[in-house]
Amino acid sequence: MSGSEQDPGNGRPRLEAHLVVERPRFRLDVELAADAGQVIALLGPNGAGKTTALRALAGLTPLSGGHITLDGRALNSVPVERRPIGVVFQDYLLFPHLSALDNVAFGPRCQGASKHEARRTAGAWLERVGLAEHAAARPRQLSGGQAQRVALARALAVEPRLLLLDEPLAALDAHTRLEIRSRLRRHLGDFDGATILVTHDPLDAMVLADHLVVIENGAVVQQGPPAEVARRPRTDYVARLVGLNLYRGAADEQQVTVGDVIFSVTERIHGPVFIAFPPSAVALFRTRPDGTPRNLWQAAIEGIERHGDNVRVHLEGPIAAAADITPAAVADLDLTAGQQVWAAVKATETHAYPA
Ligand SMILES: Nc1ncnc2c1ncn2[C@@H]1O[C@H](COP(=O)(O)OP(=O)(O)OP(=O)(O)O)[C@@H](O)[C@H]1O
Repeated sequence: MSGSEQDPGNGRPRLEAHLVVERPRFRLDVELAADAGQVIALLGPNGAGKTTALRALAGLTPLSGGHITLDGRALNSVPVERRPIGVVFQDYLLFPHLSALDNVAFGPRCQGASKHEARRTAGAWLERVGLAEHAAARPRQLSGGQAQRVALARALAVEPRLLLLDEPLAALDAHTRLEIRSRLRRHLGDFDGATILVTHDPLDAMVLADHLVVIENGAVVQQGPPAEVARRPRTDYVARLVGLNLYRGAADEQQVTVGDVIFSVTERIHGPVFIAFPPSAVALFRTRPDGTPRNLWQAAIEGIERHGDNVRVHLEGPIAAAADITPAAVADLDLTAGQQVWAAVKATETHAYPA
């Protein structure tokens, strides 16, 4: 699945797109490139423009500017139904009156295959997604996970060069999601075209994608391999997504100043930086702890909520921060909203990198 290593496209990206869509109160201006076999996840908050980007790629939303090139061929002038693109919509949009088999056969039929041939192709795809025995079922007789697999088979049966997935797991319950996520990962691994996946879920993005593109307000704010994005977030949205506290500061050697708070860090770094650390690295105290004034600040508790097996404490003060502590520590410290505490973080648990 890691595209750039496989690259049967002779070094030429399969997909190169500059998507500009202008609306009265919104402008999308995003560049995307995907190699053969690569899976790109588009992540972003509500209204960022992810679906607009996907629909523009599919030809369902007209471009105000830019271009889409697939395997070196400009798509702008290719009629939508002739574009070598497979789409799985969030709610799958299966034809309710057709069997699973005929839903999958629909694409090959539109491409000119005979009824027999199209059904044979569809049968093979249903087999691949493990649904051969449900070929005759209508969509309403299928579970959510099964419907998702039919939608994927339908998208792949036209042998697309570009696969577009819009929140493909969002409609599934947590248990089904786990199973379908790993199935989807296998199918994407076998697919040699480019895949663009829109998702809200950082886990889907981390598990399924080789490359993340984060969109906010219609523009790309950060992109890179999932591990890199998770380790070095560059916006508050990405930091929240990957569960890190994130600040902009000024670095001078192994010291980073963020407003009134001074952090010692392990990196030797100068100039504008980001500094990030996980909520689990923040310790809370009722009274000022002894020792260095660095990596220490006084905060007020804004809120306390359950977070998995731990408790997440939201802090306000010179910097806003989240701290994850055990329920026992909440009881020991007798923490309540509005209360003043001291917060500390170890230098070894921070990560500073150029802004
Ligand atoms: N058909 C439309 N006509 C006019 N404006 C639209 C249309 N569809 C979306 N928008 C607006 O365009 C912007 C981008 O929306 P879009 O649906 O692409 O975002 P998104 O990132 O997919 O969000 P979500 O995660 O909520 O689906 C938003 O401001 C939205 O209100």
